[in-house]
Amino acid sequence: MVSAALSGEEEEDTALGYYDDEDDLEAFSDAELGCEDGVFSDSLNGEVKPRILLMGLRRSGKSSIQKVVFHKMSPNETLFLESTNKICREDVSSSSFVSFQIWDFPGQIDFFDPTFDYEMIFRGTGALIFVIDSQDDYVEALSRLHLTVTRAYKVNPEINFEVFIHKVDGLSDDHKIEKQRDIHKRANDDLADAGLERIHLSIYLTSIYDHSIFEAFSKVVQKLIPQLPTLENLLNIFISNSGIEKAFLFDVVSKIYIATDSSPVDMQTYELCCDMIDVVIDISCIYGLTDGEAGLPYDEESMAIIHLNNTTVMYLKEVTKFLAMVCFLRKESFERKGLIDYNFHCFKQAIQEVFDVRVKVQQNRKLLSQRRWSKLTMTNGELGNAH
Ligand SMILES: Nc1nc2c(ncn2[C@@H]2O[C@H](COP(=O)(O)OP(=O)(O)OP(=O)(O)O)[C@@H](O)[C@H]2O)c(=O)[nH]1
Repeated sequence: MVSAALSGEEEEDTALGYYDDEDDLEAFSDAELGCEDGVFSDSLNGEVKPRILLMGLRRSGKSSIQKVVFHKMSPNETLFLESTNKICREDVSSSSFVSFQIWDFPGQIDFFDPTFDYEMIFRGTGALIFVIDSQDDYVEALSRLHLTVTRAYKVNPEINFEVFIHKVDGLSDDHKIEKQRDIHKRANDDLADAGLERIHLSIYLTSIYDHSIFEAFSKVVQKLIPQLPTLENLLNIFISNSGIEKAFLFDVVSKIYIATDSSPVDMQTYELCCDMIDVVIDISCIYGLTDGEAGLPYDEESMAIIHLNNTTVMYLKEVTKFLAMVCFLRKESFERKGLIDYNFHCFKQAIQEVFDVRVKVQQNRKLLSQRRWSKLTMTNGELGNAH
């Protein structure tokens, strides 16, 4: 049974700030891209956006991953995607905490091409996702992975290296584990042979046909959120004081979970959360929007309660305009809903405080860069006068 209080009234400024920038990069320089001190920064608004690179051989599934996770494309539609022939950059700045850029690379990128400034690209990168097609022979992919990782590490040892063994939907469970072990061993042996055993590769089994791609992306994104330990801590405090078994903080649009408490996550629980978000958004879209209204029908009144047939209750509540908390708890614990709601209110306030600190840091950065700009223009002006 779903009992949901959904409201579609949304202020104009709550329209999702997703994908506000999608352009192809043909030629770029540090100045054009605002690359500074190893992080991407939009020099005028002072926001620092980590960069996530999607790399791998042709047809390994890079563009499909991006389209399915961030554009709600259905997996079957990816069959008609054309091969990427330029680097495609996209801004994902949905929530207060989730804000990054994704760069989708064409499969055939050549590191030895002098026009490809890979040093500049790797310098501003937070995570490099290397996609390997598990349904294909992966010998070439492994040598390309090795080349990419060693080059990137030399330029920026801070990059998180994430390997997606992709398209595992076509493999049996045994086969999946076997492939994962083999790829893990070979990739690490290659690194050890090159004396680079300190490079850590995180390996995930993924497919766009199930939730595995969202889960893997969640883990990649979480590593780029500096506030993660604080968020985890807050969730731990919240669940232990409310009799809740598990709580997730979700980015509603992408269904990436940006934090959870410290108990282990199982795939089934994660899938249920994704389904619940889909139900809430779908019902809100149908019944929550007034005629002609556009945007995501999700606001401070959005909440849903689902009673499962195994005495578990799922409880969803809005945290910020882009984030939702999804909790699992026993039916008995849900009897103290008042207490849960009060604790949730405190949790929400704490999240707001964390967010305010982030905003302050960004404002200071903005001020600093504006000062730098005005100094620079003044100096240029003085120089111009002197001539
Ligand atoms: N079975 C299966 N097929 C997939 C999966 N992900 C992508 N594909 C298919 O793989 C093919 C290639 O996908 P693309 O996303 O175009 O690959 P790409 O890596 O971006 O290719 P280039 O742009 O040429 O570098 C498409 O037909 C997709 O439908 C998956 O998880 N499982």
